[in-house]
Amino acid sequence: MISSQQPLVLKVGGALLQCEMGMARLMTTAANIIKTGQAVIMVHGGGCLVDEQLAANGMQTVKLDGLRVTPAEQVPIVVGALAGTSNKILQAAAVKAGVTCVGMSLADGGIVSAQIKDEQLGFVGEVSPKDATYLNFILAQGWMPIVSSIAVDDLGQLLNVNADQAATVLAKLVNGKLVLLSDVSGVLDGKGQLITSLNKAEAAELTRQGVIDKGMKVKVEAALEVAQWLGQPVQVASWRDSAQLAALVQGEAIGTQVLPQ
Ligand SMILES: Nc1ncnc2c1ncn2[C@@H]1O[C@H](COP(=O)(O)OP(=O)(O)O)[C@@H](O)[C@H]1O
Ligand SMILES: CC(=O)N[C@@H](CCC(=O)OP(=O)(O)O)C(=O)O
Repeated sequence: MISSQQPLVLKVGGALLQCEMGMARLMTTAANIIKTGQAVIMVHGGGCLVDEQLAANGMQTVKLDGLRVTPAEQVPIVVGALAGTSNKILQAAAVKAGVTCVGMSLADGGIVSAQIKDEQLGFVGEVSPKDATYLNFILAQGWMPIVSSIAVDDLGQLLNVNADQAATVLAKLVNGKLVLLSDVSGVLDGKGQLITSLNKAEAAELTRQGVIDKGMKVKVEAALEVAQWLGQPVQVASWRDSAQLAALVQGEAIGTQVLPQ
């Protein structure tokens, strides 16, 4: 089924992989959205699984500004955890929910171009949109791509890309509506209350105050970038919240709306 609507780019954080019920609910949500004729691209993280795998191999987790420093010796573990285990666990949950899916990475079908982001971070990639042909082909079949954030640069080097940034690039590539689903109900204020809408200036101030921090800082920056690029809000919400997932099927706004201005 080919939809005339904007594809929905749904990014899920790695904590989802540790919650069987959360995965089942999310995949049922995706199945229901696809049934309405809306194309869905799922992009996933798996940071917590990478942490576990590094620890099991006696390696340290080091992050700079929310991004994992990825030295050469950690690349095989990171790739295995993200493009391997995480991707296939999600694929299995999708199949169980009746979703026909294609498990892939940023390296497939020439969809993005990638390069090393910053030497200080090691094998961490910065990606930009390249060619949507492969993704559009999958979507045109009514299938759901499940995309891990592993990329390959022109030199053939495997690169670790933050999954929020991966989702950003895919949303730009297909002109898609972006929803970032995490383990929190959205961006929270200093008192732990949900912020329903957030503009660039407000985000900068909350970041300066240290209220928006770590993974959420990367997420909000990614959301602001896409909101500005597409001229429409990006949603930050929770995969844990079944009411939010039900609203998502109805096409309603959920969580925090990160605004274009
Ligand atoms: N202001 C904030 N609102 C919500 N979460 C925040 C905030 N600042 C920091 N965080 C942290 O960011 C985390 C979400 O980012 P991250 O761990 O990267 O999620 P994911 O793996 O789902 O992408 C939350 O679990 C929380 O610990
Ligand atoms: C460069 C970088 O930081 N890559 C991330 C990729 C996974 C990710 O982003 O996972 P979540 O969405 O679960 O946080 C990492 O290695 O953890």
